[in-house]
Amino acid sequence: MPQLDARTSQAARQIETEQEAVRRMHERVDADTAHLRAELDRALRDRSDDTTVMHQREARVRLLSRRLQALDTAGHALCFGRIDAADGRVLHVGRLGLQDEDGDDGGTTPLLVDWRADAARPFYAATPVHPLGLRRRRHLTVDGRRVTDVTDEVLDGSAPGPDDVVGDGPLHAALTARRTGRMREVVATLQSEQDEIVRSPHRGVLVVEGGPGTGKTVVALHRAAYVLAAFDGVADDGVLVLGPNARFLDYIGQVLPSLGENDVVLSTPTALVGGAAPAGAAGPADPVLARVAGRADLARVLADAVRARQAPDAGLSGGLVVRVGGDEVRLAPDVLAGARTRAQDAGLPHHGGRAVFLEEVAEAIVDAVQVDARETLERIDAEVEAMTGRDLDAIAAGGLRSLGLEPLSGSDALDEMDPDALREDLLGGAVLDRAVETFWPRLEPGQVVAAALERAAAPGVLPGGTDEERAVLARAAAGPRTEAHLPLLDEAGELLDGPPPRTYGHVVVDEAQEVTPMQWRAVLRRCPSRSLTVVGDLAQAGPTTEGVAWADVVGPDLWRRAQVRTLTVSYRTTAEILDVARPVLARIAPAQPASVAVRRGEEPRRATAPRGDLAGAVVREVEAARADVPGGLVGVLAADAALGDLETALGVHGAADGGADGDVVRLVPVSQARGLEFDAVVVADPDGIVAARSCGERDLYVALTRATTTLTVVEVH
Ligand SMILES: Nc1ncnc2c1ncn2[C@@H]1O[C@H](COP(=O)(O)OP(=O)(O)OP(=O)(O)O)[C@@H](O)[C@H]1O
Repeated sequence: MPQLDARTSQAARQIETEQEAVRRMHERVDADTAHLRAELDRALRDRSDDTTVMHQREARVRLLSRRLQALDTAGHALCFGRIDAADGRVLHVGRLGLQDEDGDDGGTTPLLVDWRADAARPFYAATPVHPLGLRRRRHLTVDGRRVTDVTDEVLDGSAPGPDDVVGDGPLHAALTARRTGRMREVVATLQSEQDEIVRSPHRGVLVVEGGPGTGKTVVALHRAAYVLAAFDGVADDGVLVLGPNARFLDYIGQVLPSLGENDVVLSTPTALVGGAAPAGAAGPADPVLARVAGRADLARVLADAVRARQAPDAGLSGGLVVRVGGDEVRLAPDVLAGARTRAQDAGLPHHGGRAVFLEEVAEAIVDAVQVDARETLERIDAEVEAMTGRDLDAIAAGGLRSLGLEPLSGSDALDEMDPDALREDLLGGAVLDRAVETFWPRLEPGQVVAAALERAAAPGVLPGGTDEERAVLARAAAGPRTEAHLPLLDEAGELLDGPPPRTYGHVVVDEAQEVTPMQWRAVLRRCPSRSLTVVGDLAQAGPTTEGVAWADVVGPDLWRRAQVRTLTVSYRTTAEILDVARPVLARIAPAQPASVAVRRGEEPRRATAPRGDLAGAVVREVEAARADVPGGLVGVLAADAALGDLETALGVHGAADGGADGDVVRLVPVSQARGLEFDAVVVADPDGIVAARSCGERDLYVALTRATTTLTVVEVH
């Protein structure tokens, strides 16, 4: 095959050229690493009593550590691309930026350009139609420090020359490679529609929608890495990535570290607010409760429940009586109502407001004591004057002066009572605090949530609420804590004590179609910058968010300021697999166009199982699927209730443990399959999946779109 031989010898020459370039890059990485380690050691040894100096030192340590982390990723394909401009200029593109020091003049030239830098943009964005000044784009395949292949695309319409190694693109290789059960970064093959989203300068809310396998998750994760490098302050404030469950987080967990970003916090919406409940104390919620307790109206009901405990009119009718010294001081209801208004107007969380209320009440008591004292003195004056028929001050002055002393006036006598000391006594002591507790009590989030759920269960409080929902809410008010309680507890926590201490500079929300409005509030509470990448597919909504639109999902305020991008090309599945999913999509989201697959593959298989022996048929189909994808990963997707039998028959674990690494067969309940992918998929009992949950059709759509290579559907007849 002369053509192949020509490519091989051409490739060998080019591989050698690139190997030399890559060798120099690694030398630079090694030298930079040694230098930075020494600097970091020095910075860590620096000690000072001056806080400014120490802050500067901490900032420097952070900077050096980040750079060292980035250099540490050099082991994963340090350089993966090269662009040759029409004018002959060459740039290598890779995981990080490296500079070469040139000669004696101290100048530098780029040895490698960070993929996130503007200069690297043409590597991703150039097409034959818009070559952006490039003649050629080259992909390098590397294994550790060794360059193993190069592939070129000539972009300017010229014929490939002797130095161009044209062949199957690396995208094809990436898409057809066997899955490992862990998502890989795709920094070398990001497509231009994806790259445009990754480097969007929009700092507000960016919504990325698209069908299954269009790369929403990879785009979101690469954007997290981009934002960390490109947006000021984000690296210091941190990035939070939210995914639907632990299994999914495990699946995506390696992507950001391999891009040199180790400081990103991965969590689920439930775990994010789990701090409000003791670990493991919240069980899963029933879907009706999850849905109704996830409604944004609950925020208003919670706020009302808190306000109802802030000196309500009904509790003020008796006023307040406290003992100060030997005397009783009485505050009238209207005085307390005034204190309440000022405390509420301070706009603080409940406990902050309580402190203001306490101060207001203390002030009112000091006033009352002063008025009381003045009235007592005046009464005594009047009585003495009435008895003696003479002015008391004159008597006192005469008497005192005869002793060589100055007389005290009535108000001087009051000053002796010292209102500041009295105020301090009142605020520091337990007496007033106890008295105030009955009007404006300290509250626990759990009390607020129970009260709010009870209120929400009353007719008319939640617009459009059904009898079933009200019954579920009433049970939840008194019942054990579930995952549906957690966002409510988080909201109550904010109403009582203000926002959570840990916030982030940017938040990525994946599978966002699963996030309830109340969970959204918990997310936004942790993202004061409102800089978010929101990724999802409404057609894949779960039971708690079915039928909602993006405006409902992210809330009207955020939606108004959001930019929306749609991905249309499915990179995961073949055209044949998408065809099987198409009728289901037409039923669940008739307006949503199906994605276009980049590849063709085998026709999906259909098998039937007799009722009562689903497991036997699945075992047979799994064996066939394993033969389809030697060394690959086979996913068996089934309704949660079918898991037990299948687990026994297949001898694998399907529960929520994420499956052991190295398993070739993974049994996954459809409720946890969102976002995952496998080389071959066996969908067990599609009718059973549809019947199992209110979102059963959507679950089936998810299940049918998880395979990269082959799909088998086992129907029960
Ligand atoms: N540019 C790319 N280069 C290589 N692989 C890619 C690229 N884009 C997407 N892929 C691969 O396609 C698959 C699907 O991507 P991803 O999981 O991000 O899709 P998704 O839109 O989030 O899917 P879902 O809706 O099912 O969650 C993944 O294996 C991903 O690595």
